[in-house]
Amino acid sequence: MAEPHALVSLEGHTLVVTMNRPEARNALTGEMLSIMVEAWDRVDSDDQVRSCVLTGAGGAFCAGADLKSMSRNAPDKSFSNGSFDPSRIEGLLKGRRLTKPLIAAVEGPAIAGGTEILQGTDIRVAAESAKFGVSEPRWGLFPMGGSAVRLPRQIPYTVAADLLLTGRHITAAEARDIGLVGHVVPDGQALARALELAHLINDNGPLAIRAILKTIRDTEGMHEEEAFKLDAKYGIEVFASADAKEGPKAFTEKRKPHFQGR
Ligand SMILES: C[C@H]([C@H](O)CC(=O)SCCNC(=O)CCNC(=O)[C@H](O)C(C)(C)COP(=O)(O)OP(=O)(O)OC[C@H]1O[C@@H](n2cnc3c(N)ncnc32)[C@H](O)[C@@H]1OP(=O)(O)O)[C@H]1CC[C@H]2[C@@H]3CCC4=CC(=O)CC[C@]4(C)[C@H]3CC[C@]12C
Repeated sequence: MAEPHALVSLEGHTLVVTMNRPEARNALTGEMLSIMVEAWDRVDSDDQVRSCVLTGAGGAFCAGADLKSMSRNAPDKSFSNGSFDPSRIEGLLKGRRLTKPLIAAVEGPAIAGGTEILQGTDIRVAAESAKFGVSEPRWGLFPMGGSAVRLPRQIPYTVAADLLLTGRHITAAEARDIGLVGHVVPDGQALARALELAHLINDNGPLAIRAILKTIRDTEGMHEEEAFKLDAKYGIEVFASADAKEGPKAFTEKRKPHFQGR
């Protein structure tokens, strides 16, 4: 039987989503994106899940859309006839962000759609020989995963323009220098490091984590004064929780806190 195009497994409180077409460097398909949407729904709805890791099978993260399949069936008709709305591509986290932290673990290439979905993640770990780039224009394509909007908001403008317009690939070290990824680790260690970070997050108060993420997301682009109003609203809700009593009590009693998410 054919392997599913993405694998989903729960490791402790972390949902691990693995893009799984290693023979094509995990190039994206409709099936892969559907499984990813189901996984994002589970992250948002399942209280057992406190964090999520996105990675790829076989030493690659993702080579973007499947260009071979696109050469047979160009997607322009599905864009223009309304059967696929490219302004919101949930699988690629375009127009959708998760309510819990998402960590990317990148080995090998993260190209085109691969670098695009990366921009929907919160913490990014790359192996030393990982490669990044938004190379759609090399093939006469538009980076429909949202990079023309999102990349200049995440890294310095001139670097974003350079990457978007040249389509060139960069190394993990360069990606860290420009702030596209936060951690660079030896090859083969990206998933382990991502899981370590996930475990640190999982040990924290789940309400605090969700409120911090919600504040980051909801205040993006807002004037500071307006932003602080939301920040205070979400913060007050956390301080009113049982978890916010348990944390300081645990500190005083010199033990680990037992958070219940309420
Ligand atoms: C529009 C978005 C999105 O913005 C568009 C894109 O992402 S375009 C993709 C551009 N990709 C690239 O430029 C990468 C090309 N690959 C490489 O440069 C290199 O292969 C590499 C650097 C990644 C790796 O190099 P290596 O030397 O390590 O390996 P190599 O020998 O080259 O490759 C090994 C084998 O893997 C095959 N391979 C590699 N990449 C691809 C690829 N991208 N496609 C297919 N096969 C690949 C390679 O050929 C080798 O195999 P051999 O057998 O040995 O030859 C779009 C993002 C998501 C899209 C939607 C997805 C779902 C949909 C399905 C539909 O049916 C309708 C459309 C749609 C909705 C679709 C619409 C567009 C998107 C939204």
